[in-house]
Amino acid sequence: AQEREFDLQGYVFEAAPEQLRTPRIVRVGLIQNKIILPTDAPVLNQITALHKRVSEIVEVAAFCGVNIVCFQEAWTMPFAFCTREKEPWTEFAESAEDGFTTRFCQELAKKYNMVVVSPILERDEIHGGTLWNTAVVVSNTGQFLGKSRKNHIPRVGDFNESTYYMEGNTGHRVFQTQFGRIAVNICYGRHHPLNWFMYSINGAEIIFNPSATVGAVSEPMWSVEARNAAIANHCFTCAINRVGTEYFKNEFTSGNGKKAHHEFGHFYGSSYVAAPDGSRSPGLSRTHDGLLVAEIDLNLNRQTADKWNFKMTGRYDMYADELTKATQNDFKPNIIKE
Ligand SMILES: NC(=O)NCCC(=O)O
Repeated sequence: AQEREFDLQGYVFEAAPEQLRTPRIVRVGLIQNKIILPTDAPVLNQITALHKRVSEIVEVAAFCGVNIVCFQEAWTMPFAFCTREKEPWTEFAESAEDGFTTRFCQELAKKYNMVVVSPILERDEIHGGTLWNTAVVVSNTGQFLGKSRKNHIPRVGDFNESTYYMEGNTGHRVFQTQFGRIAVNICYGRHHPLNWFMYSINGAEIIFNPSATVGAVSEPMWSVEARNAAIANHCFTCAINRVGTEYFKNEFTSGNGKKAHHEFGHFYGSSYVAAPDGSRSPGLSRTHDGLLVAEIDLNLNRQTADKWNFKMTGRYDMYADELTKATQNDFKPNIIKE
């Protein structure tokens, strides 16, 4: 890691021994990185440079025995959605099933016997070439296991992502892998407790949250949101954010009366893993590329659930009924007045 100029941190989350179940030990790897080339370099060169950088880090993850690795949101590109320009950014979009990047991840997965979670800008040729913000999940066998699209599109600050793609239509899929059931709640979805909850309802044991977010917008919330989700849902969560400041040739405005600018703010990294018992790892650096390896025992999920019983005490039928009413046009809030 030192030779390759990135930080490497490792942590262990233990569970109590049980009589009837053996420990279910899994190593997850979280990768955060800067973009490599300037944002006006040729598109394919930018993608290839990022593939090379990430493969150097994944090789170290393999030395560390990582079973499931997850990259940051839209990892093959600069986070250009602040610009509202279509070109050249839409050219970074690729097929989730058999694009250049998925094929690259399939090679990594096979070589290292590792599940790879690869969040990309997806172009869906079957549906008119539409774009989506999508996480591709590649099995450790190298098979394309499936894809999960970002459910909530930000409308905050310079995150002008609705210019590029729509709210996802893949629901709250969970992927059964050899190392446990995983789900992907992409970036802004972490502000929605029900989004985490629905992945958990479908059986997710580890929920990844690949993100791209900047200090001024979200840093005070970062350290608590994924952690709360792990507690509330009796599962592990993995929050990943890119690092660096990305410069764009054409100025853009933030629609707030302030001067036009070329960059969006600092992506503050700080990737971390949180456990169902409320503990969490320290975060990776705010400024450097990094790999965080966490060895987790999935038995901790049920142990914490048996202690706190959130799933058992949850009044889901009551909420479902009230929420159904609250989403109707003729809804009347349940307020008692004198
Ligand atoms: N990429 C993305 O959804 N960012 C939105 C800002 C945030 O959620 O922190």
